[in-house]
Amino acid sequence: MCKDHGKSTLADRLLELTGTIDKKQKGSNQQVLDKLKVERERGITVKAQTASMIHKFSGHQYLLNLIDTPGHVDFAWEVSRSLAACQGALLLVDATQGIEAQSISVFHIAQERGLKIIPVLNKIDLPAAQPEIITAQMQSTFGIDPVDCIAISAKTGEGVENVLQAIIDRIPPPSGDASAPLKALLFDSSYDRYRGVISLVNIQGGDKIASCHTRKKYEVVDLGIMHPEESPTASLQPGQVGFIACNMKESSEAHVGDTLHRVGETVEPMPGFKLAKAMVYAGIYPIDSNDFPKLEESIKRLTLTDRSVEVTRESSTALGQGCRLGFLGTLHMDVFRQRLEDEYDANIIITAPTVPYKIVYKDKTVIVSNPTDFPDMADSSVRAKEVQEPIVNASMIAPQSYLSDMLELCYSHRAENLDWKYLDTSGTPDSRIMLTCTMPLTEIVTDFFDKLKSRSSGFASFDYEDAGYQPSNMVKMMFLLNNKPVDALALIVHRSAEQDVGRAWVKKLHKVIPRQLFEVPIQAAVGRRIVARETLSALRADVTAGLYGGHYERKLKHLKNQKESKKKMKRVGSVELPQEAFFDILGTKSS
Ligand SMILES: Nc1nc2c(ncn2[C@@H]2O[C@H](COP(=O)(O)OP(=O)(O)OP(=O)(O)O)[C@@H](O)[C@H]2O)c(=O)[nH]1
Repeated sequence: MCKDHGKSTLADRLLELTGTIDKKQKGSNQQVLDKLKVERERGITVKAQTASMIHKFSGHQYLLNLIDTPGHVDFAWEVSRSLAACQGALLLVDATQGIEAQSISVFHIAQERGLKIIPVLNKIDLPAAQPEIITAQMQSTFGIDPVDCIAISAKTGEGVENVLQAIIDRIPPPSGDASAPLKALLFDSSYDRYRGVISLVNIQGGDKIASCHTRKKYEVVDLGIMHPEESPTASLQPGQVGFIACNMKESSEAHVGDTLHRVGETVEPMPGFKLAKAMVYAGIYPIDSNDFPKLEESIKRLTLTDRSVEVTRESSTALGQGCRLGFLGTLHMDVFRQRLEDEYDANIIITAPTVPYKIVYKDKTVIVSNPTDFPDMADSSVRAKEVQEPIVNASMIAPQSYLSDMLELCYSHRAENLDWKYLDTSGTPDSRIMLTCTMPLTEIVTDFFDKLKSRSSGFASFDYEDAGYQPSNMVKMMFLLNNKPVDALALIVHRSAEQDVGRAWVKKLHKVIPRQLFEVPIQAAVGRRIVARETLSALRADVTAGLYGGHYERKLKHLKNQKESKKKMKRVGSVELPQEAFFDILGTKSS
């Protein structure tokens, strides 16, 4: 259930063992169910993937449905959706790492949904594996009986047979009545150029279907199971997970959590899902303003495969027409950016991520997710009473030897209500502790996760959940280039950090903005106060001036380089800005 614990590797082994895929056909380090380029490149699962397996065991044939889910906290929504289509879950824990912060939250979701949980200890082939200690951790944290834990190596295949056996023995078959009215829970959808929307459904009852949500009617043209690619079948039986293509033209018609039923029959809709809630917003603009229609179309298509992204149009004085996108977290944002570039060849600028703030006025409260709309609280004509910022309940798990470092890090990120406890009682420096606190979401959105990882030598795991809003002293910071404010560079920062943030960003802008033909003052301002300043000195225009006349090829190369780098620049007023000036995505990447 946690990142890198080996879910996709185990999924592959199960697909092989059941003969769903051929071992020889598969590249050794490519996971079958991680289909997106970004997933293969980064070794992470972003989208839950579904496959059906047919397993013959003691004279019986079993149809097993496997859903491989992402492990990163940003994709918790994807996981909770998938769990709704299951009867059981494998709680996979890395025997060298132990329980991670996210195992705990996913365990609770699975338990609340009444799923049968099978605890699996993975990576026992590694010398650093500590199966006894980790089993004890699982017992004290989840109340799991050690005899129920299955020790495996997804890599070598050791013990994986036992997992299949446990799935058959311990997970009840789905309860469904073939004679009951048809009900299908729509839990994911994708778009096919020729067949329109393909919906992934879980059949929960009994040609023509209708949606409880939109009341629209459709004709089923294609249906089947994922084995692991689409494999047509004559029908889908109760309890089965499969796909249907019907004449659904727009992805917006496929509502995740909707119940599909037979035309003419009335059914009680199944309980849906919590809506995905955007935690982080950023503006996305084309480098070349003429590309906006193409960019908007690409974003629209990409959101067909990722329904958790919120999209609205926005425009900026500096950058022109663009879109404001809401994401589940910064990794989600980074993955979306990479997919836009990989799959749609988009050339974009992405602004710094902002969490949604509440601005409380005397008669109303508005949510602001774009720094440009954030009022200047020092301006007496602004009638805002207070600003509230989103906070989260955060939990971290790491070996106890890192406790003081972690506490210090939390305090420096405005954490409150700090508390910690041991997860096991081995009493060694390796004993895991779980630290919990409340923290402003904006502190996490920047570089908290990276710092936590580096301070704990990569051992700490991190999870958080929404904990509402609290009043906070936030201010808008503007950046001025050549004395002109650039709206797309604005940030919202805590007043106590304005000096530090102002100085750091002004320095960074000084570093990344190429020198221009004239001197450029770079300033950070809060209201009318300038809190930091650097000056970019002027540059001579002709980059070839220093080269000998005879070196024609070298001259050409220089001119070409200059042109290439221009392509990735955005002219704002009289100054050319590279993407890093807006938001250096690598600086906040979490993994
Ligand atoms: N030695 C060893 N390595 C393993 C085992 N299982 C998985 N790995 C390795 O651990 C890494 C992570 O495995 P994945 O299967 O991608 O992990 P995951 O849980 O699907 O990760 P996310 O998709 O990011 O949530 C890969 O490098 C695997 O080769 C195992 O049993 N033993």
